[in-house]
Amino acid sequence: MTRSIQIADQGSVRRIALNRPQVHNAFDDGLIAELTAALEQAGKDNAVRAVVLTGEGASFSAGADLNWMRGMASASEAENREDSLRLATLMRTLQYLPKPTIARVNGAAYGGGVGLVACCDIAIGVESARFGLTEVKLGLVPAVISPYVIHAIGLRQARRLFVTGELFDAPTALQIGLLHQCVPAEQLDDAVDTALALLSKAGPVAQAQAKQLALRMAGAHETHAEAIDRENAALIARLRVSEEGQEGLGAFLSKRPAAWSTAS
Ligand SMILES: C/C(=C\C(=O)SCCNC(=O)CCNC(=O)[C@H](O)C(C)(C)COP(=O)(O)OP(=O)(O)OC[C@H]1O[C@@H](n2cnc3c(N)ncnc32)[C@H](O)[C@@H]1OP(=O)(O)O)CC(=O)O
Repeated sequence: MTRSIQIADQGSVRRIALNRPQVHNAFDDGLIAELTAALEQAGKDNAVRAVVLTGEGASFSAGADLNWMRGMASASEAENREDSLRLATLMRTLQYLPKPTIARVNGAAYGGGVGLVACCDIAIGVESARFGLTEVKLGLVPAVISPYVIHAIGLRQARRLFVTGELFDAPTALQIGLLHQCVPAEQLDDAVDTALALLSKAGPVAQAQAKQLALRMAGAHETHAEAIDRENAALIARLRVSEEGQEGLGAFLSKRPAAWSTAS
């Protein structure tokens, strides 16, 4: 069976690649489970000093798998909530991993893909990458990813991007703080290696503490994150089974414009 992620160790660096290139590395329940387990394992493994997250193929990640999400509409709201909570747990695991993490953004990142980038300590992307918090165009909201994205880019930028769903390029991602560095594709691996070399000079315990400290000082306490995730999972579950959510998902999957009813 093809795994939804690929894992390779280079010395003390664990490289994890999302491996569903045929759907631009969109994540379904299988990928979410595999990636969460791989991150938890990397977090506990003393031989791992840093984690690099990337995508196979042309994209980094197109976010949640819209086919999977649409299929879940026949499930109950409670099951949709549990499903969204699993995605929230993935984001939280990545954000609070006690090891430094690098997003190697090899291509497009949309929706939950932006969430993954935001959860990493360092984000380096190719100049050609495109980004979008496109959920509203699908009749959805960037729910479980919202705390992570807002912490990365700030409320002012997030409000605009959340309500417009506007696409943006890598230089803009750099300007708003989603990326730390934006490089030509042929320089991506060198840029990641340079960041890894810097990380390798620090004490691992201090590094883990520094990361938790930064998050706590910004008000992103892990203990609060779980409660916030539950609220956001409930919100997205309601939208996933709603008429508007179903119209947005159906329109994307059948490659037609969405026909929204007037807001009531
Ligand atoms: C986390 C939360 C919510 C979300 O993440 S919602 C998802 C947000 N993501 C998107 O809006 C991205 C949707 N995809 C695109 O806009 C484009 O596909 C692309 C990534 C820009 C690539 O465009 P391109 O023209 O190069 O390729 P195709 O569109 O022809 O795609 C090829 C193939 O892949 C399928 N696909 C793409 N993205 C997804 C996806 N997210 N889920 C499922 N499938 C996807 C696409 O349908 C094509 O399939 P075919 O069968 O070949 O037609 C919620 C929270 O925060 O709570």
